[in-house]
Amino acid sequence: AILTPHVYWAQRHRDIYLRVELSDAKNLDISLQDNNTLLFRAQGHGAKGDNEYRFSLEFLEPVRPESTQRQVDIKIKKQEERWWGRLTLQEKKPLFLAPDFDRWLDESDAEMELQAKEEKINRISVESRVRKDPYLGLKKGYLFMYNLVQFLGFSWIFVNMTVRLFILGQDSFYDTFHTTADMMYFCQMMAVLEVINPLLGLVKTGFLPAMIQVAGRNVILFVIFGSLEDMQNKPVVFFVFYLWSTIEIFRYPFYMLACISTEWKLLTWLRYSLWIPLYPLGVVAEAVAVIQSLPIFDETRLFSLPLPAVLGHSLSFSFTLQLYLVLMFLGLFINFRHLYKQRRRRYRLKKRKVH
Ligand SMILES: CCCCCCCCCCCCC/C=C/C(=O)SCCNC(=O)CCNC(=O)[C@H](O)C(C)(C)COP(=O)(O)OP(=O)(O)OC[C@H]1O[C@@H](n2cnc3c(N)ncnc32)[C@H](O)[C@@H]1OP(=O)(O)O
Repeated sequence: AILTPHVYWAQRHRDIYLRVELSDAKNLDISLQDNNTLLFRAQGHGAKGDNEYRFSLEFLEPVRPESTQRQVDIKIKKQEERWWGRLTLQEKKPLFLAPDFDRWLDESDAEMELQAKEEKINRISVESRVRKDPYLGLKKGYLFMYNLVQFLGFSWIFVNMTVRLFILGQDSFYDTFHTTADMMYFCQMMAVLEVINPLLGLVKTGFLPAMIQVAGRNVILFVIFGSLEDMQNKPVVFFVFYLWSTIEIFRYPFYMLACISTEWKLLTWLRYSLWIPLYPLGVVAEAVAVIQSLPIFDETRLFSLPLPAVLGHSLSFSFTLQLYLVLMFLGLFINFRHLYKQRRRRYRLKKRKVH
């Protein structure tokens, strides 16, 4: 008599799993006939003791010749990736065959398992395509330190000016330059890195807005205040420095937190809102400084351009500055638009994340 072992089965959309209940299986002979019939023969310990056991299964649909088998766990590849209503072609289930409930999944669960597997594969392939930047830590460390130094510098200026304002009142307006210029020079020279950083791809800032910001401030600081002693004790210096440092004591800590992937809602709001009143006020204060410097440049002839005798002696630098005044309002327009877009992008993105 031919002895048949108990066989347990389960399926997925791609595979058929068969578990043959035989221990110490030896001389295994498993083959596939006509792409749909599995022939099994093995020596082993089954329900009827040590014997040779055999069975054959004619599958409902064709399967592929490649099958994997570990001990007597057999995995057979379906030719077409779909769900079968039953395992065998014959409707009546062979007596030795039973569902493998350890592996059993119904069609919808198997579909979900398949989707999860595909998603995992896609995720892994996307992750392996987006190569991790080996210098990311170094770049973040550098940006963090840069922002920290700027934050400390501008905080020092802001606190110094505020304390002096409280103690001396309006008198403090007149010596702002002498008490804070060295630190402002240092911070604004460092700020040149803000133009270099986007060029090196270290930050996503646009080159033009950064250039306008840094160049605009440096013209005021080094050319108007730095080179004209008569400008240094004017109250306008106080307003320019105070407006600059007010935004920076929020902007730099915001960047520092961004470097360590942290966010404080209030700080983000201040970074993306304070510029609305401060930027136009800052440009107006700078424009006042430029206008006040025009007669001084005319008088001192500093930076004047030598001209041929027929055209007069020289062209006063105040003409260049009048042109610069026009540029300032163009710069204000470009950066105001840039900051407005950044603000909208920030809050649109956040809203999307919430929903
Ligand atoms: C061609 C030259 C012509 C010259 C002509 C001159 C004309 C000049 C006229 C204008 C004069 C202006 C003078 C200035 C006056 C004042 O400042 S008044 C005071 C008020 N001022 C302000 O409010 C402006 C403050 N400045 C800025 O906001 C910037 O300098 C900016 C360049 C104008 C805009 O900043 P930007 O970086 O583009 O925006 P963010 O959204 O903050 O950053 C974008 C992303 O990049 C990340 N990032 C940027 N820098 C850093 C950094 N240092 N460290 C870490 N990360 C950084 C930031 O986190 C953002 O990332 P995401 O959030 O992931 O997008």
